[in-house]
Amino acid sequence: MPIWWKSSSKEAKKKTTKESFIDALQRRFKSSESKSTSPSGGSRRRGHDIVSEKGFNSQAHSRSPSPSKNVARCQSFNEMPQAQPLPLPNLHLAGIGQTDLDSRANSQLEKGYKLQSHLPLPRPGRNPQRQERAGIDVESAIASVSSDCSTETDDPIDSQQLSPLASDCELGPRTAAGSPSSTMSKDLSPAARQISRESSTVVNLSNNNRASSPKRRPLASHVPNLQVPRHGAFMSAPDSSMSSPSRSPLRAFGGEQLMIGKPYTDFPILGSGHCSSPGSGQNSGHNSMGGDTYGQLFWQPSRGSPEYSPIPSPRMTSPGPGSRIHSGAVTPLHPRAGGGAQESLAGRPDEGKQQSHRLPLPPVSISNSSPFSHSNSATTSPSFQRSPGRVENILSPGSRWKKGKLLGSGTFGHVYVGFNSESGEMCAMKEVTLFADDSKSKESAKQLAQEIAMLSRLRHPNIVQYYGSEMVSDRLYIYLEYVSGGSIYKLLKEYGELGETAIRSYTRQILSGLAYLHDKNTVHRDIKGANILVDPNGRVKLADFGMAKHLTGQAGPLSFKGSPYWMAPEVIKNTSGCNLAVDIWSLGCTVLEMATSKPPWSQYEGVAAIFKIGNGKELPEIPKHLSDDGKDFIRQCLQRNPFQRPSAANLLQHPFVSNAATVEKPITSSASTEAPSAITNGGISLGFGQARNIPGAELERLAIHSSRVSKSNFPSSDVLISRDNISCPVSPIGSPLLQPRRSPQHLSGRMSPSPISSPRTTSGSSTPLTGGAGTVPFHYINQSAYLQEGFGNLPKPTNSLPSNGPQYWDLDGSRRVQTGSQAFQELASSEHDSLARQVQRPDYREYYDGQSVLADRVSQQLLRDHGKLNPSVDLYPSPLASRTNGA
Ligand SMILES: Nc1ncnc2c1ncn2[C@@H]1O[C@H](COP(=O)(O)OP(=O)(O)OP(=O)(O)O)[C@@H](O)[C@H]1O
Repeated sequence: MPIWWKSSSKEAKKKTTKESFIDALQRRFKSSESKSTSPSGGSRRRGHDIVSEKGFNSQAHSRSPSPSKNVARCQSFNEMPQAQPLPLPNLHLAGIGQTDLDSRANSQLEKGYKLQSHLPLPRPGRNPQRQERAGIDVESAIASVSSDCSTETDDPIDSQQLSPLASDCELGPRTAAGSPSSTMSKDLSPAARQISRESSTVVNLSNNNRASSPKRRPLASHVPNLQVPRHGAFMSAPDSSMSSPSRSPLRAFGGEQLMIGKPYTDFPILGSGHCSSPGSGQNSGHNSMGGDTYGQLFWQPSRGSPEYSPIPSPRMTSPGPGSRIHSGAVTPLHPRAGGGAQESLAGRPDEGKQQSHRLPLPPVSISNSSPFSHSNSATTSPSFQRSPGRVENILSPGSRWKKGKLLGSGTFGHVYVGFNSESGEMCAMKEVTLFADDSKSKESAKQLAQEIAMLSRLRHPNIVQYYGSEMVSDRLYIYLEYVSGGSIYKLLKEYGELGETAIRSYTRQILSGLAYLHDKNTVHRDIKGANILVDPNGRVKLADFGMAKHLTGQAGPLSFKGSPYWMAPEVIKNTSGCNLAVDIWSLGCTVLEMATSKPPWSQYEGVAAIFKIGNGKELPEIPKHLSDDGKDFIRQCLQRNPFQRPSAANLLQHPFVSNAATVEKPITSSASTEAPSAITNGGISLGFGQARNIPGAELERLAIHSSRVSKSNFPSSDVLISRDNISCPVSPIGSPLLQPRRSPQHLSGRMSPSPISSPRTTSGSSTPLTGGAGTVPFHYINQSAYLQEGFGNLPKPTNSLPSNGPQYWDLDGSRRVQTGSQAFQELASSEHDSLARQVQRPDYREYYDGQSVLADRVSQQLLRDHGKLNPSVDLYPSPLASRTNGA
């Protein structure tokens, strides 16, 4: 248990007992218990005791918390790795040695996933790989236990027994969340009650899922041509009620509520319960699987993610890294999905160690035949292993990208380093296994598609760049910019709190990314250290857009999603507000996280923290060592009234960041002037970069572009070749490289070149960036427009850039009004100018170019490979490509 965790627990114990709300809870709990006839009454009492008297430390004493009961996962930054689950009851684990574990797991992988309950537990002191595997097993086991216990009563929370596993690290939150859930739900917002209600649904889903697991078949086998909708589904991702990309891998193993692995709880809480359509302005949905909420609220030992990524759930995911509340009825990570789990079983030595980035291995010796060829086992067998203890070097989907070291695991799958042995370039490969006969998987695919669509429209130096994606057999591969430094969370965990210089720099960059995102009316909804990556040069990148949402229409009730400790009060209270402002709140929490190595309110358990954030009045303690600017910045962000929070663009003018030293090193890559390899190395016409504006209807048709790969070459594999997915995102076209240097506005997103608008872009069907001009009022874009045309075809609003002075969100969230203190106004010269300064940073521009080049190469390669496999692929010829080829 981390030191800070212990100390905070003690403090929490003292504090919580003094809290009036706790007293109220006690009274309610007692009342509830006396009235309850449920056998779980005892459980409630325990939960109550823990919440009111023991704080975090109480976790260890809690008994049998059911995943579904837990509202928060508690994981400490420092000790997550050591956290070991306690033996599960009724799982027949005794006597099972590691060998048994591995052999059994391997057997499961070979024969198909049937892991349900009799799983071996991880042993203390195991190597990282084993720990990872153990985590998975434990999750599975917990899930099973949860499923078994969760169907008997109307109150899923109370009816379930907590698993001893809960004590492995952080039972506290769970207990708190679980026991008193019914009572708490009365005190909390409708969202909380929703969670409670949904928990039963989740349980059922879990059971169903388990029951169907053995019968699952790869999605591709059921869906001849897996189509990832470009519009609609893409855009609204997280809001579908059933799906949640946020799903935690745990769910894949049958349990919907368990999350293991992230330090902080993510609540993929879903919100309001209703499924909100994309763009509806109400985020409820996304997955809302209320059950997740509780289930994800406890800390979990990371599953493999070197940084303990918030694997949490679906989006209860991130927490510390892992604490996110997601929704999700979807089980992105199917039991059979193998990825990291498989590798772990194989005993890969360096998995789980994000620190040791091993160098890319030499290309696997494979035939020159198509990578999809049967003969190429490496290609078709994701779990192919070159040799024991060696990182497998598998050709990734239809391309020359080989799957290397495991970077971590998330809700949907596993992330690996991808290496192109021909070009020597690297990327991050997210591998997600989807299965067809599972409605959840379908939803998962849909939400992933939404996330992809979201990412594909974003281009900013402070946002992880999306390169492309493809479907191979039942696996979806998503290629992303590789950010080798890991997340801020990981850095904090390994090196402790950051100095103010670093905090200022990181904050400025995060704000820059947020300003860009918000300018597109898109809210991230899960800003926290675990979702912010840092490269070796000190550049910060926003990642994990699984919960991101494009806002349309007026602001509505906020979905109960996010990571509890970073969650804005209005989200917890499920009140209407300015949706974009939730990111500002989370940013303030993240600044505190960077300054203290733990998030605000971390001394409270999940439910208590939520209660504190939602109903409390006071601000979290701000470190005295921070400068006055830093303290003021945090206060600006943590204003309970979302309409009083400055916008991201405005905060860029705050002295805390405007005066920040630029610590990130500029990139002077020669790549910035190097033409994308795809342009010069011939090959088929890739279809990117087509410079034509595609009508909405046509875009719609092209959006879902899938082609079947010859069965003879690639059995059971349907390659998803969505124009968007494959190339677009980072089409060279949109790259500054291929175009005259753009004005800062381009980079800021206001006038950014749209891949589509660009002469070479075809991707998109949509012009993600072109629509970003100015600040798009929330009501400016209607959902249909968004879904059908993407960002790019949105009418450009008139210049709505703020002038001087801080901007605050107005009550209907449709526009910003200028108000604020004189001091701040003096500091804020002009948002426009500020942003201009941001983007004019030469390093950014260089970086941007470099990324474009790499992105382009990845995209080109993907298309090229797919084109070879299936000439019939309907790819638009690229004028540039033909010209190049001709030359
Ligand atoms: N582009 C990337 N470069 C380097 N590491 C990455 C990249 N994307 C993800 N990772 C790492 O891979 C791990 C898993 O990431 P992923 O996005 O799949 O899940 P997550 O964000 O941890 O959880 P979730 O998606 O459930 O919120 C994390 O440790 C993360 O830091």
